[in-house]
Amino acid sequence: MKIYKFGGSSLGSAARIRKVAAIIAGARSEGPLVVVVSALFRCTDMLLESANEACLGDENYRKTFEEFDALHRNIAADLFNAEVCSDVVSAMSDELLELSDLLHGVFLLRELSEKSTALILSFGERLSARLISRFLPDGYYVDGRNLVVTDSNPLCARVDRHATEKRIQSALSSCSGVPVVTGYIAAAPDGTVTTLGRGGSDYTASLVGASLSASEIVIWTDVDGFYSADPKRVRDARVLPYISYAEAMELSHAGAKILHPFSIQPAMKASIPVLIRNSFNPDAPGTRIERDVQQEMKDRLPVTGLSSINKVVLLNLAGSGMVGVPGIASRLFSCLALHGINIIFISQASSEQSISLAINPLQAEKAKKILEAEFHSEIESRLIDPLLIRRSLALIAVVGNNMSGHPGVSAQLFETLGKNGINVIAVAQGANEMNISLVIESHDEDKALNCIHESFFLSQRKVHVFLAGTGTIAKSLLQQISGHRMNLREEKDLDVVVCGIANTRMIALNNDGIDLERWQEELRPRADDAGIEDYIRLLQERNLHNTIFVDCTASAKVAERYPELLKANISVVTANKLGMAGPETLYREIVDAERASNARFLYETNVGAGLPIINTLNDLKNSGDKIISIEGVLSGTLSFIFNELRSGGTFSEIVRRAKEAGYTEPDPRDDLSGADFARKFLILGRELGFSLEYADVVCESLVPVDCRGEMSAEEFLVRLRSVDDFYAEEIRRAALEQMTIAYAGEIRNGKASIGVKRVPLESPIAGLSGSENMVVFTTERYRATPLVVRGPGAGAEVTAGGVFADILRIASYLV
Ligand SMILES: NC(=O)c1ccc[n+]([C@@H]2O[C@H](COP(=O)([O-])OP(=O)(O)OC[C@H]3O[C@@H](n4cnc5c(N)ncnc54)[C@H](O)[C@@H]3O)[C@@H](O)[C@H]2O)c1
Ligand SMILES: N[C@@H](CCO)C(=O)O
Ligand code: NA
Repeated sequence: MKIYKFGGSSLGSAARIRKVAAIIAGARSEGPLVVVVSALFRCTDMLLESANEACLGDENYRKTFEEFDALHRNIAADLFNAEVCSDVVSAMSDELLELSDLLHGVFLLRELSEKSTALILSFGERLSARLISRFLPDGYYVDGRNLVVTDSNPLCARVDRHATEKRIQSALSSCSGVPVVTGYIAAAPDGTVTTLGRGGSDYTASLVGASLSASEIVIWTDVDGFYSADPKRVRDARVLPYISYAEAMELSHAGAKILHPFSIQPAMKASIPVLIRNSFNPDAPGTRIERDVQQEMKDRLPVTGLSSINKVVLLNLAGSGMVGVPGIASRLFSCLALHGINIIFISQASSEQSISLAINPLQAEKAKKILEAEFHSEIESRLIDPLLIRRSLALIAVVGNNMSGHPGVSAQLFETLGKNGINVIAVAQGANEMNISLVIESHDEDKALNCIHESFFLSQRKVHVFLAGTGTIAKSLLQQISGHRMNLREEKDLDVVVCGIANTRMIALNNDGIDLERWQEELRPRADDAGIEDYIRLLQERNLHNTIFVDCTASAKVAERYPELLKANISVVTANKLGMAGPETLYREIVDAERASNARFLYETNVGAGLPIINTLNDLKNSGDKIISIEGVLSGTLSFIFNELRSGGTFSEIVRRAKEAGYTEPDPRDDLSGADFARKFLILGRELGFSLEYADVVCESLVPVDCRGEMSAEEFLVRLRSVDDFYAEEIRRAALEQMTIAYAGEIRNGKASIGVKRVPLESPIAGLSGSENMVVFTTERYRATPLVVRGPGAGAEVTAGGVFADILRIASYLV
C-alpha cells in the first residue's frame, strides 16, 4: 500500500488533474493506493479572502465566492462528459450552496470565528476530492472529518493519534478501488470541523500512511524535491536524493517550506519512507526521506542542507542580576508560553549574563510588553537591563546528520562568514550536533546562504569580480578569464564570475556573470556624475559573497577607495600604482585597513608587471633575510627604449612603438619622466620599511623641457623628435669605451635614486632586451651572488596575467 498526496499546485486545472490521474493509474498497476488531496490551486486563499471580505461587510465576498464556484464547475465541465458532469455538479452544488449560505451568514453577522473559518475552509478539500474521486476510474470520496480526530482548536488542531489510527484502519484497511481522502480537514469528537494548520494535507497523508503501515508516502508537489537550500536564494542549490527524517525536520523547522515538520513525525515513528516528487516532472527521482540515509552520502558531506527564516526578531534579556539566580529562564519561557509566543531560537552563554531569543516579528511588541511587565521589579532595581529588541535579522540553520562528531564544521562555517564580512549576532547548537543556527543581519542572508553552501561543497565555489577600467590591461584580463574559465571550473572547481565592468563613461552589471565574449555590447552609458563611488555603491548593494574589486585604471580617485573597500571586507587586486605609491597617508591607510579586515589586498603587478617581485621581496623579508640593496631596471618602457637604441632605432620612434606595444602608461610621459619607475621604487622602499614620499626618490626625467606643458600624447610624440640625435650620439660615444647607457636605479640605506647611467656592455643591464625588467636583490643570504628576477616587465598580456594570478590567490584564500 502506498499513499499519494497531491498539493494544490498539482491540481490547478483540468489538464493538471489529468496528469495526476495518469500518475495514479501508473501506480495502481503496482498495488493498492490511497490518495490524499489538498484544495485546488489557490482555493484555500479564495475561501479565506471571501470569508474575510464577508466579515468586513464587503459585497465583493460574493464575487470571490463565484470565482471559486465557477472554477470547480468549469473543471468539471472540462473533465467529464455531459451526463457525468451533471451528476458531479449536482453533488457539488449541495456543498456550494451550503458554503454560500455560510458566507452570507458571516456577511450578515459581520462575525467570523475561528470555528466558522475552519468550516468554510473545509470546502476546498471537500470539493477537490469530489472532482478527483469521480475522475479516477475506481476512485471514491472519503471525508477526512471521519478519519482524523482532533481536539477542538479549529485552525491548528492537535491530533488524537490513537483514535485517528483506529478510524483510518477501519475505514481504509480493506478498501477496493482508490479512496480519495480530503487532506487538511478533521473533526473534534463532537463533530466540529477542525483543520490541521499549515501543511495539513501532508500531515493527513502521513497519518494515513502510518496507520495503514504503507510502504511509502509520496508527497507530489511542484518542485523536484528537497533542495540543499532555497533555490530562489541559492542559484546552485540542488535536489537532495536522500535525507533522514531528522534532517528533514531540522530543515523544515528553519523555513524550508516543502514539508511541515509535523507531517514527518507519524511516518518516522512507523519507519515509512516519505518521498517528495514533482507532479510536473514525474520522471525526476525526487527526494527520499527515511531513517538510514545512504552510507555513501553520509561519508561525503557533513552538511546536508541550509534553510533560513528571513524575518526574526531577537529579544535580549541581560543583566548582572541574572547570574546564579535560578528561575529567571523559567519565568521568561513560561510567560511567553502563556501568551502563545513561539520561540524559534534560544542562546545563553555560560556567564549567564544574557539570554537571547528569536521570535516572529509579528509577536515582538507583545513579547516586549509581557516581559517588561514580568521583570518590572528587576528592571526597576537594575538587576536586569531594559529589554533589548533587534530587528531586521535572519536566522540560518546549517543542518546535517553527519556534522555530529565531525570536527571543523563550525570552524569552516564561521571562517567563510568571517571572510565575507558577515557578522554573527547569535549562535545556537544543540548537543545532537546536527543543526547550527545563527542569527545575522537580514541584508546578509543571501550572501551567507551562498557562501556557506559553496563552502561545504554543496556547489561549485565562485568569486565575483568587479572590474574598474576597460583599457589595455582590462581587455587582456577579460580575454584571459574568458579563455581559462572552463579549465578553472573543471580542474579547480572554481568559477571566476565577472559581475561588473565599468570605466568613467560606461558600465555593465550582472550578478550571474557578464558574457565575456561580448562584454562590450553589455556596456551601458553611465550618468555623467557617476564616479567610482557610484560603482562601489552598486557593488556593495549587490552584497555578493567572495567579491573581489579589480582596479585596472590609472586613476588616483579609484586608488583612494581601497581603504573603504577593505574595511567593508571586499578584497582588492590592483594594477594601478597610485595606491601603494600614493601619498604616504594613503599607503598607511591601505596597509592598516587590510590588517584590520578579513579581506586581502594584492598588487604584484605594481612592480615589474607579472614578474614575482613583491612576492619575492616579502618572502625574503618574512623569512628573516636582511635586504642590503635593490638595484635594477623597473620600467618596461625605458628598458625597451634603451635596448632598441642600442640596435639603432631613433628615440621618438621607439617611444611610439612602446606605446603601441602596450608598455607605456596611458600617458607615455609618465614613463619618460621616470615617474612610473619612481613609483615602483617608492613601493619597494616602503615595503622595506622606509618612510618615503614620492619626492624622496631622486629621479632624472627624460622629458625635454619644452615638452612638459599641456599637450596631447600625439603632439608630445612629434615634439620628442628633437632629442633623437642627442640619444644616438650618447650611445655612439659610450660604445667607443665598451659602454652603453641605460635607465636604472638603486635603493640603498633608505635612499632611492633612478636615472640614466653608463654601464659596461657586458653588464647584465646592457644584456636586457625588449621590455625586460631586472631586479637584483642583494641580501645577507644572497650576498656573493645576488638574487635576480628578470623578464618582461610591461605589456598587456604579462600584466593581465599577473592580475589574474592575484585574483586566483585571493580566490584560494576565500574559498
Ligand atoms: N601597461 C603595462 O604594462 C602595465 C603594467 C603594470 C601595471 N599597469 C597599470 O595598469 C593600469 C591600466 O593600464 P592600461 O594600459 O590598461 O590603461 P588604459 O588607459 O588603457 O585604461 C585605463 C582604463 O581606466 C578607466 N578609468 C580611468 N579612470 C577611471 C575611474 N575613475 N573609474 C573607472 N574607470 C576609470 C579608463 O576609462 C580606461 O578604461 C595602469 O594603472 C597602469 O599603471 C600597466
Ligand atoms: N608603463 C609601465 C608598465 C609596467 O608597470 C612600464 O613601462 O614599465
Ligand atoms: Na610584479
